[in-house]
Amino acid sequence: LSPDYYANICPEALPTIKKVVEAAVYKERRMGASLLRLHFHDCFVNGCDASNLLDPTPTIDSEKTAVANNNSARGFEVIDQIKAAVDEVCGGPVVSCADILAVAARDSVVALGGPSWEVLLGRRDSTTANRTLANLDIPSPFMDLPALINNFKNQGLNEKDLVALSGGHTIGFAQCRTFRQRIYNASNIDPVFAEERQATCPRTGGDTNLSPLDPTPALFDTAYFNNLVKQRGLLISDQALFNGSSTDYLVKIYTLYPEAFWYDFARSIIKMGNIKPLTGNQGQIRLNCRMVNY
Ligand code: HEM
Ligand SMILES: [Ca+2]
Repeated sequence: LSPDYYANICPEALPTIKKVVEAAVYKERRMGASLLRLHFHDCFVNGCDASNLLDPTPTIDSEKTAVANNNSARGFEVIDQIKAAVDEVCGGPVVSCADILAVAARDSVVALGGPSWEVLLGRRDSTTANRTLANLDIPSPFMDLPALINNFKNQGLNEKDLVALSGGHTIGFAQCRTFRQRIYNASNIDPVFAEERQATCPRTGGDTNLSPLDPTPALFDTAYFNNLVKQRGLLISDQALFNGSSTDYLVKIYTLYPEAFWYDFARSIIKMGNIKPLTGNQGQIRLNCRMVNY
């Protein structure tokens, strides 16, 4: 992978992606969060190959219905828009859907006030998807720290990557069903915060009601980490990062030095973007991100 992969083939590709992302985020701030999450959910399942964009067919074991994605992953229409715009400006399908996901994630973070980084490019798109693997490899919000560390380790990512990338939860929302257990049963939670969240997440029903993942869900800032220190993490997996164990110090560092979070997030997301890319003549450049070329 290289940062100037499209410099000669299609110099307008990256500016075009940026424009569409900016318009989508302007229309709905949450879309920035949703696009960042799509890149993560792609890379954790068989590498960054846009496997998570494939719609179900008799031969495609779509990841869209895996537990973590079902009625949750969003932003597919924006990816379609980007793909159409980029193919138009490039005069054909030269930019892969996997690269579009990586660039859209960066442009989303920037649009919400976060750090920028140079995206490495040249990934190609898969011809398959794997729902079973998505269920195994995308981490669950109910995991404790050892499980999270192990999950990231399986992707070649370390504890620092885990904490830095979890900082992605500085933007966006979660559904009641993902944090109900915590706000009713946990002991490592600020009781005032628990009660606040309970107001929109009842014990029964309201499964899809949304809560912000941190107090400023449309701003890429360090409020997520400030919250963890106050036992105001929304998900069990969020609070696990600051719960009297080995990652506490990293959380503390990010609250004290926002630039350190900026720097580490950028470094770790580049590392995540390098997970098992298809290159050379592997895979294909899809014509439609939702379908394998026939
Ligand atoms: C560490 C393990 C992680 C777990 C267990 C986890 C779990 C979750 C869950 C349960 C949600 C809410 C989904 C819903 O209710 O529909 C969510 C949302 C989100 N996650 Fe994660 N996540 C993790 C890591 C990451 C990483 C590494 C990133 C990106 C760098 C990320 C980015 C996001 C974003 C931006 C949202 C909000 C999406 C939206 O509002 O549409 N997460 N995550
Ligand atoms: Ca993938």
